[in-house]
Amino acid sequence: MVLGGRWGVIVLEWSTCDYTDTVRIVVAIFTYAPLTIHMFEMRMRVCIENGNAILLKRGKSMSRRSRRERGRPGQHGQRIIDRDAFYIKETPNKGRGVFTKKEFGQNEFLLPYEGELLEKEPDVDDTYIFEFTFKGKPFWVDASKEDGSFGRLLNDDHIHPNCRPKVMEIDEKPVICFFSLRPLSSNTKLVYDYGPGNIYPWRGKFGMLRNHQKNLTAVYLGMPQIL
Ligand SMILES: C[S@@+](CC[C@H](N)C(=O)[O-])C[C@H]1O[C@@H](n2cnc3c(N)ncnc32)[C@H](O)[C@@H]1O
Repeated sequence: MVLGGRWGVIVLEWSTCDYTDTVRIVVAIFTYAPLTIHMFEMRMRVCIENGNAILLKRGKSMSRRSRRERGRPGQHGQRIIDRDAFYIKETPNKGRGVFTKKEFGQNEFLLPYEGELLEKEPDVDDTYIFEFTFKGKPFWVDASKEDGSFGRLLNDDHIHPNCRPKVMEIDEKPVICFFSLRPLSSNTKLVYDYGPGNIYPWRGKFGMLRNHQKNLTAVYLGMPQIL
């Protein structure tokens, strides 16, 4: 908490979003005499290095593996993409979405964002482009091709995401992998925070306030109701 003469700031929430190297902070700024409270969500780009390494093995359905093998990563830290664990369905106003077919625990590996890894920004429609930094360098995954993979079809929810992408290192290359943020029951729609910026037309009724400082954005969340 920070207190000034007639005002104060309380940090309500703090979380990191490491695929975009951002920190999300929700603060309440209040003044007294008269009492007003305003809430802001801020996102700040910071430098976070992702050192974790896992291996992904493609193609083998987990349903063909023993129950004992399912609960833990395989040999040498392999994580198996269970293509039988998800399905695609049309969702109201959001196009296709990806749903779970089984339960997942918290922090469990779900699936990767598959596509072509690029070191230059592709000159294509950015609907299926995933931009991120890895070891301080910018990268893009172009998933424009309708290849039947799931990662490209996850929709955005920056307020209540239930999974998050992490940049992992596989054979010295970055791979985006989605992990559950909480336990998920079957038939749950997978959604994640696409990241900061006022480039998502479907987001929020409150205006975006863009700070002049590079890489810092603030979203005005409005006045909380005082009962
Ligand atoms: C990576 S695609 C996700 C899959 C997409 N729904 C589809 O059917 O191909 C991103 C696009 O999905 C839509 N989308 C994603 N999240 C949304 C949301 N919360 N509300 C509305 N549309 C959304 C937007 O059209 C966006 O450009």
